[in-house]
Amino acid sequence: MTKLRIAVQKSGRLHDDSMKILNEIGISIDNGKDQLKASAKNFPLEVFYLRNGDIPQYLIDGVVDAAIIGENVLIEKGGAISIVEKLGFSSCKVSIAVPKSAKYSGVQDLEGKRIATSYPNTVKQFLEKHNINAHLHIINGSVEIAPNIGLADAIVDIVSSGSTLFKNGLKEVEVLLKSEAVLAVSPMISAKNKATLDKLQFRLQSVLLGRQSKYVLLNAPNEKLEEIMAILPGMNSPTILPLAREGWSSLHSVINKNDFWEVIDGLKKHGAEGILVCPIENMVL
Ligand SMILES: Nc1ncnc2c1ncn2[C@@H]1O[C@H](COP(=O)(O)OP(=O)(O)OP(=O)(O)O)[C@@H](O)[C@H]1O
Ligand SMILES: O=P(O)(O)OC[C@H]1O[C@H](OP(=O)(O)OP(=O)(O)O)[C@H](O)[C@@H]1O
Ligand SMILES: [Mg+2]
Repeated sequence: MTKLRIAVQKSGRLHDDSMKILNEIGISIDNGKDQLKASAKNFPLEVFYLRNGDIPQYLIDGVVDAAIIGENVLIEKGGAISIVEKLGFSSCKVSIAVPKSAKYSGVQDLEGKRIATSYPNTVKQFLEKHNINAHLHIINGSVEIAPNIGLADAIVDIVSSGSTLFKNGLKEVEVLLKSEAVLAVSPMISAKNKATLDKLQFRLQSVLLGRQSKYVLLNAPNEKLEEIMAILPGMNSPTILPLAREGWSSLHSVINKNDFWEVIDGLKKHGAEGILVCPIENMVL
């Protein structure tokens, strides 16, 4: 039987969350330390542990069928790789930063300047779009140190919390792109492996939807149910069950994680009691 070949970062910021989400969709992988390839026990899948930066070429060449990879790396390397699912972790930006004391009033201030980066193609595209000529210094890591050691006037690198910029006395002045971990697919994937990928994607979607949602249970007096239902739309409509206590009901619903505290405040205001909020492992619409 042919197996779907999926690339995952060998080690680094994407590795743990990638393995976690595969585990949450019920795929268990024999992960011997230092193994570069492993098979899933209960799904037709082989995992290849690779460097993030090498993965786009493996996708283009069809060496792997799919990958969990940072969107920013796909953009940097180019090629006909499509993204089939955004995975909601490793969110970051690729930004331009300059020393805190530098005057910056717009992209024109980059004209003729030296820019250090590990993302030359992303920077070149941005500069071309704005008709700016600058000198690129391509370095592989610790990019934020470049202005302090006199190597560059500006940098382009990943920004997440902003603490690396802060520690190096830099300020973010332009956001070139926003990125998160994605499931990407090779243009060479076979029809058979595409069918397996669709199955895997379906499972991922149910986990991602579950992560965004909370299951809420509460008790409320019957005369308040309508107002409470207006706050709790649920997947379709909430489930209402009578309580042994006369004139009261138990109401069950699903809410978006982001609306959580606002919804809870509204529920309390409308007389809800005994509110329970539970995580959801999977959700299939
Ligand atoms: N500080 C951060 N916060 C959130 N996401 C990040 C951060 N830094 C990097 N990322 C995301 O995680 C991906 C992997 O980053 P990491 O630093 O582990 O690997 P790398 O050095 O780019 O790649 P390689 O595997 O080739 O060594 C990046 O491409 C980016 O999408
Ligand atoms: O805005 P922050 O939250 O500070 O994150 C940004 C930093 O994180 C990444 O570096 P990483 O720690 O992966 O080290 P690396 O340069 O060795 O890849 C990135 O290259 C930035 O330096
Ligand atoms: Mg890094």
